[in-house]
Amino acid sequence: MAETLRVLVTGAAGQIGYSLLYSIANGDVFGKDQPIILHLLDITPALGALGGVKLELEDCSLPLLRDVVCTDQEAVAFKDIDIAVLVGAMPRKEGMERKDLLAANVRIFKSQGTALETHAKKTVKVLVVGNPANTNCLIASKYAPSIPAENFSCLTRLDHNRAKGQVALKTGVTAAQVRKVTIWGNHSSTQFPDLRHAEVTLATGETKSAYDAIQDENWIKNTFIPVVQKRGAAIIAARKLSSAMSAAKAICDHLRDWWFGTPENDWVSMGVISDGSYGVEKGLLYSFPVKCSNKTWTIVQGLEINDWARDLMNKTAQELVEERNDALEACNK
Ligand SMILES: NC(=O)c1ccc[n+]([C@@H]2O[C@H](COP(=O)([O-])OP(=O)(O)OC[C@H]3O[C@@H](n4cnc5c(N)ncnc54)[C@H](O)[C@@H]3O)[C@@H](O)[C@H]2O)c1
Ligand SMILES: O=C(O)C[C@H](O)C(=O)O
Repeated sequence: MAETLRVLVTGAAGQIGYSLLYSIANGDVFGKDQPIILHLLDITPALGALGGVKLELEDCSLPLLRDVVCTDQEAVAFKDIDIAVLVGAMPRKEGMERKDLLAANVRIFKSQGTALETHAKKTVKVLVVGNPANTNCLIASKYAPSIPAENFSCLTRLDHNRAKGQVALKTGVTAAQVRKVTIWGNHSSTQFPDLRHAEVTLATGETKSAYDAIQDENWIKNTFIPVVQKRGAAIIAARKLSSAMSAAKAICDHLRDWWFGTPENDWVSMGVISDGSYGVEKGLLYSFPVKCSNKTWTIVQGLEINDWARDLMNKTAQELVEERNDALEACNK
């Protein structure tokens, strides 16, 4: 058996936590021979509910789950962790953009970046989910300077899965038959869900480019892109709560692919630190198409970018620059 992994989930008493913890503890993310100790952090008023989550985890009778540490103390939560899933933050309400959460949430990620720096293993892998996810991730990384920036990522896999789902519905296949979609930029309504390099294997067994399979460029530009960009808001409008089941599934997909690698003939979208690829400002936390192997992500290179795509990629980059500047100002107050 492998050495026990210490996996931190923040905001563990919240709705994403409730959908996520079973999958991690059951071995659906890090493998069926990987013992796990869960570190669960929430704020003091939520400790009662968090205790209830612990009781339920005990009642799941999971062979890989070695311990559950519930705490409201960052020093306890971040101690010697291998993985950090930073979910705990305020969710947006109807009518808000995710960046409206910046003022409320960015200080959490400054504090948790500092806690990572002080208490976590230097090899820790960090996934930021709390919104605005890209900018919170950038701030957490900034306050943990001794942990490589490559160990930080933010969740755009939910958008990636949404894009696959929409193409599958349109072409009458399952999402497994849709490959190489890309989410560029911010986990926000400026993101660019890009099908220009995507492929679909049709019911006939034939594999076509997504554009040829869909045969409706107007649908791609005027329906597909806005639907994916605004899907989070559509869920809030319908549920009066933000996505949780699909978010938890995307977190599991993101972590599993980072850990075990992406399939040979596909890639995934992750928010990662830009190295200047595709002309995206170096140091910006931007969603790219990536392949993973040996627990390391690499940006897929060489994709053709036309003027239309370039405009959309620049627009979402510009929003990230503005968010970054606002976040740095908030952190310095
Ligand atoms: N990136 C994505 O794709 C994505 C998808 C869905 C939701 N989100 C975001 O994830 C976050 C959580 O969503 P949710 O639906 O679980 O919200 P929720 O309100 O149900 O749960 C959030 C939990 O975080 C806790 N919390 C607040 N401040 C904390 C702190 N400083 N330390 C630890 N815990 C803290 C709260 O007490 C609560 O239990 C929100 O910001 C939401 O917008 C992101
Ligand atoms: O939209 C939100 O605020 C929640 C989440 O980021 C989502 O995309 O569902």
